[in-house]
Amino acid sequence: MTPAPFLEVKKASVAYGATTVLEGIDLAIAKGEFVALLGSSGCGKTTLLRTIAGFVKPVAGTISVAGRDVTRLPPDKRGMALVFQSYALWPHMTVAQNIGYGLKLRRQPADAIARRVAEMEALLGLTGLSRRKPAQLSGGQRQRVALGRALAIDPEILLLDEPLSNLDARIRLSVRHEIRALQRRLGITAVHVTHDREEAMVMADRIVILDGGRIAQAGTPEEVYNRPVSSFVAAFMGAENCVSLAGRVTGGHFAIAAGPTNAPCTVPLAGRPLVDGPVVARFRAEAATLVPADDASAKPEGTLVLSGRVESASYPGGHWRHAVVVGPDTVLVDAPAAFAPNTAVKVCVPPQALFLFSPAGAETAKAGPSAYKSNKASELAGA
Ligand SMILES: Nc1ncnc2c1ncn2[C@@H]1O[C@H](COP(=O)(O)OP(=O)(O)OP(=O)(O)O)[C@@H](O)[C@H]1O
Repeated sequence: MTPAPFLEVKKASVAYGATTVLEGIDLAIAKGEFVALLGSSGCGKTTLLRTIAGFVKPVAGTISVAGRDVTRLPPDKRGMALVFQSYALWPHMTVAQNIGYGLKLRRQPADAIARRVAEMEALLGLTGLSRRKPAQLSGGQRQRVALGRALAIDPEILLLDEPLSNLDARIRLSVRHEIRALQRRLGITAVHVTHDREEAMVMADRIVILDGGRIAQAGTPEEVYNRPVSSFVAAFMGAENCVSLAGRVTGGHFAIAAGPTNAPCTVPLAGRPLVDGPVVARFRAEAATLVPADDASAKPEGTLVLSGRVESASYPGGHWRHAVVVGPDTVLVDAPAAFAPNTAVKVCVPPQALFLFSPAGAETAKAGPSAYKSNKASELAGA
């Protein structure tokens, strides 16, 4: 059974002046859930977070917490705390004063503030740094102070706006882990904005991918990675190789027709809303294999075999990455050993790693509006 939503955004639209930046956002988040808002620059992630926080008012729709409509409430009455990318610490205040800042604003007695600050310092590994100013801290320590200040007020909901993007790569990995462990331990509901796919994948229970102010897909990391509902989501989740094919639906399968650079093959439809005609095929560099063009070994059933020529090879570590020209397209394919430039090769993509999409609108135009139901996304077995 799906848990009752704790934080709910219903049909929210947001505009800056005449420009609509979020449209019809529906998002239900369970208590204790960690949700990542993922998307490219300018897609509206921060705007959605700030709308939830109450700094931006939606032109339509509502925000509610535990069934209570908070759309008209000011930010400090929503039981939420926001942590920014820039930390936004007061430079003239000590660590302890920064952490206690929200409590002081709420006119808590000094001894209660001191107790809570000490608790937060212990929780975040900041004990001993109480009297330092932000300038005397590392980036990771500053971010922990910002987190301590947010958590000190005991919020029900923690909103994180790219809190790790100013940290260097190594520290980012450990703070990522710390934030997630802390969130689990405190059972706090969290919404985390990021444009880093891997960060969203490893931290979140659920990922919400935004595209141009709309939700492109929401699902567990495994769902959005293995069962993207659109070419956009597939590309965003790393299936950047893209070739054009054509085929037709036959029973429970999609029969890909022979083309100038591909042999025919038949892949399970597995609930995919495909229709007869052209399709966009996407796959990841690491999901395909590369063999010499004269390789005659049998491939697993449903494998898409593309003919191409190696353009270049590079070594990013662990494997060789090849740029392979396939007709008008160039795809990237990994292999354990390097193929020399100009080698004629076959690119083999197993059916479970091949994401196929009919052009937008084709399914409704050809098969009627009921042909595609979003819940079918969960049935893209094997895709
Ligand atoms: N205060 C504002 N006034 C006008 N337009 C704004 C304002 N804030 C953001 N925008 C615009 O709204 C759109 C969404 O911005 P937003 O900051 O939500 O995107 P984002 O996905 O968080 O991007 P980034 O990853 O670059 O931070 C952008 O086109 C941006 O230029």
